[in-house]
Amino acid sequence: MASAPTPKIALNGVAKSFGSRTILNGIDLSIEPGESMAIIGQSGSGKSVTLKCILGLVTPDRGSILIDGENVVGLRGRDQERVRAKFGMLFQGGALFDSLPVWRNVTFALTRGHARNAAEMRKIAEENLERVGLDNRILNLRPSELSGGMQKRVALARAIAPRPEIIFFDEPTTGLDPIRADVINDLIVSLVEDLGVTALTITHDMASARKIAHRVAMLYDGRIIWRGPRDRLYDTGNPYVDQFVQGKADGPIQ
Ligand SMILES: Nc1ncnc2c1ncn2[C@@H]1O[C@H](COP(=O)(O)OP(=O)(O)OP(=O)(O)O)[C@@H](O)[C@H]1O
Repeated sequence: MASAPTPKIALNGVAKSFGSRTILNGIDLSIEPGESMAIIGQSGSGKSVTLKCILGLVTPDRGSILIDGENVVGLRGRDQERVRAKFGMLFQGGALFDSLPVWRNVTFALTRGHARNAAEMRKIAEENLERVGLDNRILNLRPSELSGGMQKRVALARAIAPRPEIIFFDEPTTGLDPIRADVINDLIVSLVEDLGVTALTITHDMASARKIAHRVAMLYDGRIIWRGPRDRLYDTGNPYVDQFVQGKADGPIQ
């Protein structure tokens, strides 16, 4: 019998408290290579803390986080850098540097701020901007000269430029109107497919979660209370998920 492939990301019993407040109380979640997973949940439910644990920015109190089967909890220095080189990140709000032109923003992770062959970097920026539907006329502009939707695309181009194995999307549609949000969702879907990356998105935008992700997991009260294919999201039979995805004030979540 063929053995199951090693998950790209696996969280086992991840727990984290800040002082006396327990935020994560045993998160179990497994994401397969090439899979796109979305974590949904209320504001303050711990989606960002989960992401920060995976990124190594927050150290869990208990549990393990495996990337390609390697426990990354507590890694430091070169080992941590090696693992982080697998990651790309689309930050909420884009987090572009306005002091730098678009092309330097896109190639930032490649140069790590050091001077590198500018012509080569501009070419890489151009290729990645093209992938997100932007042309080279914006290469020399500052991010503040672009619309919100274009800034998101530039941030996407920056996230994919180093060809990461795993991309994290933190609220990718925040601040965009529903039409522009849908354009970004479509782009994310095609990038994930074309580049064959594993994707983890945290969001409270249900339209985004349903479009971007193959599977969705809901975080509530420090645990994953439901996970399943996106088509089941509105048919889970779980009153907590029902209330959340339908945005109802009445229900078990108060
Ligand atoms: N470093 C920290 N120190 C203390 N408390 C923290 C810290 N980081 C996060 N928290 C708390 O953990 C809880 C979960 O925060 P988190 O940002 O993960 O929520 P979230 O689900 O991402 O919410 P949102 O959708 O609003 O971004 C919050 O109550 C927050 O105040």
